[in-house]
Amino acid sequence: MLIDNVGRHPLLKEVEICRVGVKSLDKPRAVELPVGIITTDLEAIVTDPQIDIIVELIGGIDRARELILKAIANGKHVVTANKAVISRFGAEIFTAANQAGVYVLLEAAVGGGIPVIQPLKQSLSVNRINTVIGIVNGTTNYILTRMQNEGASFDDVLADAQQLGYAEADPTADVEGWDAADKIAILASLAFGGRINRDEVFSEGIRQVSKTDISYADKLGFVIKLLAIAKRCSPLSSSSSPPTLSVRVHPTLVPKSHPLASINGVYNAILVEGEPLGQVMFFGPGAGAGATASAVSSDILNLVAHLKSRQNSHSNYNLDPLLACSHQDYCQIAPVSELDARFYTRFLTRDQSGVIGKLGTCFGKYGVSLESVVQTGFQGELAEIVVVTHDVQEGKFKQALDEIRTFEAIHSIPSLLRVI
Ligand SMILES: NC(=O)C1=CN([C@@H]2O[C@H](COP(=O)(O)OP(=O)(O)OC[C@H]3O[C@@H](n4cnc5c(N)ncnc54)[C@H](OP(=O)(O)O)[C@@H]3O)[C@@H](O)[C@H]2O)C=CC1
Ligand SMILES: N[C@@H](CC=O)C(=O)O
Ligand code: NA
Repeated sequence: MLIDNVGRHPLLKEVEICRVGVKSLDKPRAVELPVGIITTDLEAIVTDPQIDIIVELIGGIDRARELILKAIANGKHVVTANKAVISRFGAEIFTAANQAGVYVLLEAAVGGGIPVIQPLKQSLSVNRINTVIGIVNGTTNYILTRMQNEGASFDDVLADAQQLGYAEADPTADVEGWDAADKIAILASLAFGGRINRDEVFSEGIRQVSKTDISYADKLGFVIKLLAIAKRCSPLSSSSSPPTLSVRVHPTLVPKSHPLASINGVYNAILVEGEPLGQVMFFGPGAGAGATASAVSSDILNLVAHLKSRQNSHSNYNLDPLLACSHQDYCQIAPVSELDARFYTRFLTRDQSGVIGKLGTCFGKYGVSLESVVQTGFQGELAEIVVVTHDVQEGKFKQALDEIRTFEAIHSIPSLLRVI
């Protein structure tokens, strides 16, 4: 995009690519770069006095963090797509950037090509945000969509997602929900105006989602999506301290009529609800080379515009608060066991009389109210019972399940999913 810049914003022509740091000099590349600019010496790039902007796209955590901090210490603005580093070391990185008077921009880190970071910082920040719910991992959405539409197997589809360049170098981060947890931590921080301790973000991946559950969900009027959710839990207060939030990632049964139910394949969507705006949804390609390039280039463009406007100013300047990050305090994160949720649970039971009655009695004992109970299938000798609850405190629901597991009639509980 930077080289083939015709028809794009004219300021892109002002960008000169000084150096490109890679791991392997001999690797064939789809992009033809000016001769002599490729290097494996990343240290020399982040300390080069001629360079204004460093774009970090190497992924991983330790080396990327080290290079970003070194670039900042050398007075360079940074563009990164690295949600793993920002969600864990954002506090350190933004503090260093603010002290050095440079920006760290990260549009590609969440939602790939979807502009969502800048809108949250700027256009939406006059609203009181109550909820951010998104499908923010392209790989898992691609896998779940193909499992749903084609009955494809998990492993085959994951291999395709890797080949298409959607997955992380180690796809465990995608599949286990860690990548989505990094992203919702970043979105929550922007939406609710406080720092988020990444370790407190609950995440559950999609490995436990089976074709059987996808098919039951379908019959009950749902699709299964990996949702990343950040919600305000505490009432609004006039104090300037950030609110208490629920921030979590898990596979979720989504009613087919919900706006996120129809987001398929590598597409991502982020639904933001605020006052007085109401709901707004961002939708677009969440991963892949082109989408990521668009977001990275837009950050570069913002920095070029900033550098141009400062070109003739020799005085010190203050950072633009709508482009920089100024959060100081941490949001409180409520533990999932204290939150209310609806659950879908599949039981495999021995074919004895009165099992459904026993389940109902036990759930009743723990105050779990049931929305539906269906027994449709058999797996060999075992009967399959699917239960969907009304809202219940997660801790109480888990206590009921612990007791149910001890019943002689219960063979196993293969699935436990949340319902939005
Ligand atoms: N792929 C996607 O759709 C998206 C990715 N991201 C993020 O972008 C980042 C990069 O992802 P992606 O492009 O998929 O990853 P790739 O593995 O495809 O590319 C990584 C690049 O960094 C270079 N590199 C890696 N480690 C080093 C090192 N130690 N020294 C020098 N060069 C190094 C590699 O060099 P070489 O070419 O020689 O191997 C390669 O060019 C990650 O943080 C990812 O989370 C964000 C949004 C979407
Ligand atoms: N692996 C990520 C890439 C973009 O962030 C994904 O699948 O969404
Ligand atoms: Na984005």
